[in-house]
Formats: sequence, C-alpha cells, structure tokens
Amino acid sequence: MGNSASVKDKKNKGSTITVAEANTKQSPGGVKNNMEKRTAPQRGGKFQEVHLKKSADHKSDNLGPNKSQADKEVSSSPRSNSKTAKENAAVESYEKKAQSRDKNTTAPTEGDEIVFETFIMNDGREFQCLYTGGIRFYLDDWHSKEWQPFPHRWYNEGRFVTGNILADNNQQQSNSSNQQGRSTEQVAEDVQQSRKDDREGTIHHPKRGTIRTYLFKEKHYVHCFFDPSSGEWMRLPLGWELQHPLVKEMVGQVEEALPNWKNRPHILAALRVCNYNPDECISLYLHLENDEWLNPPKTSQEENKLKARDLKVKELDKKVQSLEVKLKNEEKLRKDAEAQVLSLQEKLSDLEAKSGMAVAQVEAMQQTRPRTARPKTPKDKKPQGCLSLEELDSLNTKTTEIHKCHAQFKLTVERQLEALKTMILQANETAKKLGESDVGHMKELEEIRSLYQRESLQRKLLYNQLQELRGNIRVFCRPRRDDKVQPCLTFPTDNELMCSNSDGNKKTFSFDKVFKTTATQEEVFADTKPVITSCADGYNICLIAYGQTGSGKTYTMMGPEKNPGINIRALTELLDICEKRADVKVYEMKISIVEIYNEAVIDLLVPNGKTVELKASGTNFRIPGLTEVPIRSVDEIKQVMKTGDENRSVASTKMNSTSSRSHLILMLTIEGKDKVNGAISKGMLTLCDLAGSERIGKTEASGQRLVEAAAINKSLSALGQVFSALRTSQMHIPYRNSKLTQILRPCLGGDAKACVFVNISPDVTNYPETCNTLEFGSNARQVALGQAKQNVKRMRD
Ligand SMILES: Nc1ncnc2c1ncn2[C@@H]1O[C@H](COP(=O)(O)OP(=O)(O)OP(=O)(O)O)[C@@H](O)[C@H]1O
Repeated sequence: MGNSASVKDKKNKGSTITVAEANTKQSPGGVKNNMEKRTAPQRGGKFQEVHLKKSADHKSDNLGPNKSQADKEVSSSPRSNSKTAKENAAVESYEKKAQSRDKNTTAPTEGDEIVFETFIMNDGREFQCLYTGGIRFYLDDWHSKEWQPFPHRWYNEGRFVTGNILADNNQQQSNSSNQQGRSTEQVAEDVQQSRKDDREGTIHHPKRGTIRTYLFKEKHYVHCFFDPSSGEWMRLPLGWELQHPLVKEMVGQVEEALPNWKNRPHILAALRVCNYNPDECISLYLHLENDEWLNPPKTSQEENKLKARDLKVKELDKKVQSLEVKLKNEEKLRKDAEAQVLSLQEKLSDLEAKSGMAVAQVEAMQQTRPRTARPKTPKDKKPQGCLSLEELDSLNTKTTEIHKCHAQFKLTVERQLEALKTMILQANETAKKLGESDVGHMKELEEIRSLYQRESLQRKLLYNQLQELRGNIRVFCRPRRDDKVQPCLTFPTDNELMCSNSDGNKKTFSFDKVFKTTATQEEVFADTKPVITSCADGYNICLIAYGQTGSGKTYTMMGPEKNPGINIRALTELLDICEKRADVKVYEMKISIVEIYNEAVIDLLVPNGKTVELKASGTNFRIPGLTEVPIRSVDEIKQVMKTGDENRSVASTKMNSTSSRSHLILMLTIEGKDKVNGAISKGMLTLCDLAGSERIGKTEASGQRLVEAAAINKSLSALGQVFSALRTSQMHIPYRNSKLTQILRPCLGGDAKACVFVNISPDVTNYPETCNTLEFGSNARQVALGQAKQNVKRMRD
C-alpha cells in the first residue's frame, strides 16, 4: 500500500528499459563512471556492499546538462554542501532506522526489488524515490522529469516515508538545519550564485536605497532583507513587506477572494502563518470564520433534540394539512356568499326596474284621468255623449281605489327596497369579514409554512450532524468472491474481519461494515443509500474504491451490465429522488468523467479523450473546459458511461496504459431549486475507482511501468496523507500533493461525506497486499471517528 508498490505486467516486456539503462541514457555525465562503493541497506534488513552513485562529492557535475532542481535548490540555499562525518553518521542512522522499520512493516523480498519511497526534506519539499539493487534514485519532476541519483548529502537533510504511509505520519523528526554556523556573507554569496528565481527581489527604501530581498524556505518561508551595515539577513517588517511585488500580488489574491477582509497587514500576517500560500490563507480564514469543526463537540442530548424536532416537524406537518383543509372550506364558503350576493343584487335590480315601471304606469294613468265633473245644475242639460252621474260616481270610486292601490304598492316597494338594502349591506359586511379572516388565515398559513421550512432545514442540519457524529468518512470492506482459492478471511462479526496466513499470523480489522464474499450488489449499495440522499440536499459526497488489482474495485463501482454496481445504482437513486421531489424542487443533473493517468487528467467525454488542466479556484480546484453532459434518465446515464468507457479504451491504447494503472473519476453535480422559496442547493457526487494499490515486482520495474507506478504511488500516498491530516485535525490538509487529492478535495473534509470501499482478495497468496489495504482502510476510518485509537489488533498463534 501507499509508498511501496509492485505490479505484474508482462505485456510491456518488448519496450523494457532497466533502471541502470534508463539512468545511463538520462545522465549524459555518465552515471557508471561516477560510482563508488558504499554500504547500503537491503530491504531484508541486512547490509551489503553495493555500488552507489557518487553524489555528494561530485555534486552537479555528474548530472551534466540535466542539473537537477534539487541540487540547484541546495546550492542556492545557505546550507553546507560538503560531505562531512556528520552526514555519514546521518546516513548510518537512517539505514539503521530503515533496517528496524523494514523488520516491522515490510515483508522481506528479493534483493533487487523496486521499492518506492517518499523523501521529505526538512524544508517541506517532497521527492518520489525508488530504491533498487542498493541504489536510490529520486524523480526530478521539476526540471529533467527523469530519475536522478539520490544525492548523498540529502540523508542529512530530510527523512523517508516508507511502509504504511499513514502510520509513518508520526515519525516526524526534527533534524536541525545546517544553516546554523554559516556566516551571513556565505549566505549572501550563495544567494548571489543561485539562479534567478521569484524568491529573489528588491525593495526601495527611502534612506537605504535599493535593498535586496530573498524569500528563505525554512520550516516556513521567512521574507528577509540583507542589511549590509550589520551584515545580517533581517526579517522584513510587515509595512515593508507589503510593498514587495510578489507579496502585493498574494495579498491582492486573498483580498479578491475575501472582499470583507480589508486589513492588509492582517492578511499578510495570516499569509506568513500559511507559508505564503494564498489558497491556504483563504481556507484558514474561512475555516476560522465558518468551520463547523470549531463548534463544541455534540453530546448525546443532540440526538434526543433531533428526535424531538422530528416529532415537532411531524406535528407541524399535520397542522399545515388541517389548516389547508380549513382554508379550502372557507374559500368555498366565501365563494357561496359571493354568489348569494350576486343573485340578490340581480333580484334588487329586477325589483327596481319593476318599481320604476309601476311608477311610470301610475303617472301615465294620472295624466290620462278625466277632470272631476262639475255638479250638475237643474238648468244644465245633459249633453249628448256625456257620462251620467252614476257613471261618474263609480269612476270616482275606481280612481280612489287605484290611488289607494298605488300608495300601497309604493309603500310595499319602498319597504322591499329597504329590506334589500339592509340585506346587501349585511352581505357586504359578511364578505368583508370573510375576506379579513381569509387574510388572517393566509398569514397564519405563511407563518406555518416558513416555520415548517425552517424546521425541515434544521432537521437536515441535524441529520447531517448525526451523520458527522457517526463519521463523515465511513469505511466498508468488500472481499472479492473467489471459490477457487485458499481463503484467508474469516468474519467474526458484521464489523470485523480476521485475516490469517499459512504461517499462523492473524490480524483483525474493524470497519463500519464488513461484507461477506457472498454479498450482492444490492446489499453493498444499501449501506451507501442514505449518504447519497444527502447529495440531493446539497452535500458533497464521495465514494472511493481502494484495493489491489483484481480485488473487485471495478466490480463494486461499475459492475457488469446485468448486475450494475454503485455508480449506476447511485445515479438511478438520485434520479428517483428528483422525481419524488418534483412538486417542491426542480433538479438539474450534469455528469463528467475523467481519468488520471501518470498525473495527467483526461476528459473521457471528448472523443478519444483530451488532457485537461486543473486550475486553483479559491480553496478548491476546477477544470476549465471539462465536458459536462446533462442527464435526465437511466438510459442517458448508461449512454454517458458507454461513451466514457469507449474513450477510455482509445486513450489507454494511445498511451499504452491499462485501466488498472489509472484512476477513474465520475463527477455528478446536482442542482435543485426550491419551488417555494427559490433556494438553490448544489451537491456533488464523486465516484472514484482507484488504480491498483499493489507493489511493483522485479520483472515489471522498467520504463513506462516504473513511471506509472511512481505516479500511482504518489497519488495514493497523497490520499493517505490527506486522511492522516484530517484524522489529526491539522490546519493544513495537503490536498495539493497530487491531481487525485486536488480533484477529490471538495469531497474530503469539511461537511462532505465520503464512503471508502476497501476491496480485498480472499486468496491467501495475496495476504501482504490484503493487510496493506486493510490498514489503509483502518486509518481512513479513524478520520471518521476523530480518535487516534488503533483499530488493528495483532494476534499471533
Ligand atoms: N464480488 C464479486 N463477485 C463476483 N465476481 C467478482 C467480484 N468482485 C470481483 N469479481 C470479478 O473479479 C474480476 C476482477 O475484478 P475487478 O476488475 O473489479 O477488479 P479491480 O480491482 O477493479 O481490478 P483493476 O485494478 O485491474 O481495475 C472480474 O472478473 C470481476 O468480475
């Protein structure tokens, strides 16, 4: 695991270049001519006479035109260059340490096996190294990009990380810097001789004129200026340093990312703490401002509180429903009342029309009525055609009756009108009251709605906290099914696994879940389902498969077409969630697929694959121009996967790689817009099938396979270092050390959730690799628990 890797690949034999050949080609200065005899440690723990390149005495001359970056760095820094007795003592002490560590952590192997190591210099720089046939090389990935002989003097200037990458984290040694004892003139001279780099600079001082500055790299960078009057390098005051162009640029970067942070000297002070790394400075600020981790640890009361809140939310749910029913009833009542008012208004206007007609009739009758006849005198003669007295009397009576009727009718109409007016007034009042109560209910409903939303948000937060308490990184162990091999695994409980070899060695490991070899794809997926749900709520989720080649990583993640693995199931589950929540949220899902091969990131959704670059963006990294394909159905998911797979085959043929030598990463962004309050949630699901974690075998340790193995070793080590830093709650998490950790950064740490599948082979012949994988998983699991407790119980019969 991690720093030591071996692979068996017989395909590439035609193009095999041995390490010695490769170095002869790579170092025109003639590596073989510059060899000397010295004692070097063997992995078996013995010392033997071997040839090693003469590096300390011949410094850069043996590297010819490929003068290594490391040598340049060393010569430019104020350190001792000569090989001393102190150095030899350091070499021997290292060798003794390596010998004793090998006994404990690494199984003895053949004499000239390739062993990968990481060398960390006291100033923090890291180099990938390989050790074979008693010779150690380092990968000069700054300048020549080739393997260079490991300089002798470096033994005194750093330490190796070997064996278990996580376990080695505690082996920090505080080697004292060689800088002590060197005069400032020598230091100044070294700086003058060094090649021009961005650490050199000048500042114009109003009294002292132009002053030379140099950004020293110690444990942390320290920006100093050379003071000729005292002959010493002095630390630059904040005010001066703010004038330096490089520093100005860094401060500007932080200011741009954090516009609220206006105090430039404070920013610079924080930059100093963060070793002049603006990204780190930004993340430090955000960490201190918002980080949940700074909150006091949760107690068991939290769980009770969560339950109580859940109950409250349910009650509120019921109340909302009953209020909605009530509101509907009241709305119906209001509509009825409105209809009644309308019909009454119609009746009223009808009656008004009728009464108007009646009045008109009466007026017409009054106008046509004959004048009252004068009383008849005896002299009068009844003219012809005139009415008789009796007739007139009866006419009078009728007229009087008509008058009476008219008066009565008028009275009735007036009364009716009055009654109608009162009714209309009453109806209006009722309608007004109904309207008011409607507004009241609406207000109440709105309040309850917002309360409900707040509660459900709080529920999600508490659910998230509960998940955090259970562990943000959950580790599952899945052994491959293989009935033809001699098994080395037993399963004492659902959380424990015992691994034993033919010598009777036994190791027990604990995980969040240990699947049996017979576990189905459905059973494996069931445990990740709740975590995936939270992706739709806007959380970053990551599922990683780690293990040696052939241990079932691809089977677990992708699976066969008829029995798919986690990838298809997770995406289908998310589509289901989106559909279920369609009433309240509108979701949009986009997918990208990339492959990391030899530290190059390849976009697999472009025909034949295209190399893309990672760019730092605030505290995270983004990939400008990366293809994103929207998905809306299971068929679309399958189509995208097929395209990715086809392009991966073409790309790997082009690069002469195999799928097990690269990491495959599937990235899905899911954006949901709340229909009620318009809130937007953005989650990310990262599904990662890592390259095989096994060690390199002797026969395959050449040419391209060697570079591949170094790249895999580097990225898996970086992943282990990130877990390690998270486990020990370090301020600086070394995400930058590999492309893999840069891409996985949003899903590791913070409030992201990760599930790590450690895939193992049940075969007893794979016992050492299986133990390495299980140890990686155990260490990753401790990140979740936040404890430095060792989960591995070692037993010997
Ligand atoms: N749980 C399982 N049940 C049945 N067959 C399995 C299981 N796990 C793995 N296999 C089979 O084992 C073989 C190797 O598995 P797989 O390709 O998934 O390994 P891997 O770790 O992804 O290897 P590589 O690193 O080369 O990609 C495949 O043929 C696969 O079908």
